[in-house]
Amino acid sequence: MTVADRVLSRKTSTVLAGPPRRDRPGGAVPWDTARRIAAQAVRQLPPSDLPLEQSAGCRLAEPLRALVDLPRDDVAAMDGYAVAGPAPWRVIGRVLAGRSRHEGVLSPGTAVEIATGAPVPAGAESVLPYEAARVRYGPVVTEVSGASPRGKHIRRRGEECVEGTAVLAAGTPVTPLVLGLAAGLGHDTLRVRPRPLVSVLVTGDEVTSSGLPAEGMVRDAVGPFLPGLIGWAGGRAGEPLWLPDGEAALTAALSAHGGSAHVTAVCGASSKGRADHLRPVLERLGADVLVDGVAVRPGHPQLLARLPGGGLVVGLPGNPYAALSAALTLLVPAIRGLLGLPEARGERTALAGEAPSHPSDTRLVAVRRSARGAVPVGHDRPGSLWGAALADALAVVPPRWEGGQVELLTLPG
Ligand SMILES: Nc1nc2c(c(=O)[nH]1)N[C@H]1C(S)=C(S)[C@@H](COP(=O)(O)OP(=O)(O)OC[C@H]3O[C@@H](n4cnc5c(N)ncnc54)[C@H](O)[C@@H]3O)O[C@H]1N2
Ligand code: MOO
Repeated sequence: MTVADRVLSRKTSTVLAGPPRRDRPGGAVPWDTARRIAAQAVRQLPPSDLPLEQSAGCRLAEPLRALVDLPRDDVAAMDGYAVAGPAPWRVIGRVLAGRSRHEGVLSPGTAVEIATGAPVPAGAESVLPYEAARVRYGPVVTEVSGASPRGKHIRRRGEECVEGTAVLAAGTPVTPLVLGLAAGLGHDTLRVRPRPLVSVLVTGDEVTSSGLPAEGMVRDAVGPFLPGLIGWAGGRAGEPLWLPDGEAALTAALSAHGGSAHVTAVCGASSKGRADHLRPVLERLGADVLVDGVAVRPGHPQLLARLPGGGLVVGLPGNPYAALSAALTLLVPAIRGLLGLPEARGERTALAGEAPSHPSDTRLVAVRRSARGAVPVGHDRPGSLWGAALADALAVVPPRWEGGQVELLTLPG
């Protein structure tokens, strides 16, 4: 049994087998195995019917169909006169947009003034735009004439699409324009693959969420980037919640959020210090630990577990660049799995610059793409997001790498 098989087989069990892995040397799994475990730890969420405004950013679970003919009626394509028979035409009425319509059949030699989009009366053969009309105002009768070829400037019912037409395929992302199209086709709700809900818990007595950090404090750099990264991956982030160190607060928050969210991301408390409570709390909650440490730099203390209720927990190390590394390794693949999307494999490219490899761990190196290949941007120490903010991707440098192409993990733009 390979390491991957052994770890993957654990996810079928709801009982934590054996002592927690922090006590076992070498519990860290290879980086690529970790992201595969995360992707396979979840199943695609079932479709749900959401109001239009809530379905933005989701993917269609079924083809988008027209619920009505489009246009719904034979309508004028220009402001002017709907005319019947040969010119000249006696103007006998007016039809503006909305529910007003000319009752009865327009007889040859007559016209009604009409607004763009208004239904043309039965018997109308074309619409003569104002600009092309010669108008003669008499004391009683107004008469118009002009060249108006048969069928001109009338949009026929269903000429765009008829009721039932599939206009977009299942899987299409619901962009703002898809929302507009869907509304135009008569939809109030859409059947979509819902975006997985990710709760964000930021732990640490030393972490402050605004202003200048006082002595001994550090400004939270993870709460501000995680929701955007989660949204970019296709998930929906809850408001970040800041927790003090201590088992009680973490236990309470994990019990509450772990029950309602598909995934709970916990930043900090992932290591082995006295204030690092994540593993003991998970053990007490009866969680099944699927990944306990990953052979990656930075970010090796990261963790993936399943709570007894089924929700996943991703443990992100407190160092912000290590948290980013873990989010890309475990959180993004889990979100994609919940969306039913295949694992994202980045393009492979040459590394144009210095990138020392590690003897046993994968390194994630901040790079920018260029014509020469991926150029390391530097400044990518575990505690700093400087390099990540300069970069457009992270290069995956395997253990003992000696050159050759590397995979690029795209960063949110
Ligand atoms: N004895 C060991 N100590 C440590 C190990 C280890 O294997 N054995 N691993 C180190 C590595 S690698 C990392 S990464 C960190 C992970 O630590 P935790 O996840 O337990 O997080 P903390 O200890 O709370 O914080 C670490 C570091 O990051 C700062 N921090 C925490 N949260 C935030 C935040 N939201 N925004 C910005 N900075 C944050 C915190 O102040 C610390 O400086 O453990 C090492 N130690
Ligand atoms: O995960 Mo830590 O150093 O690798 O920041």
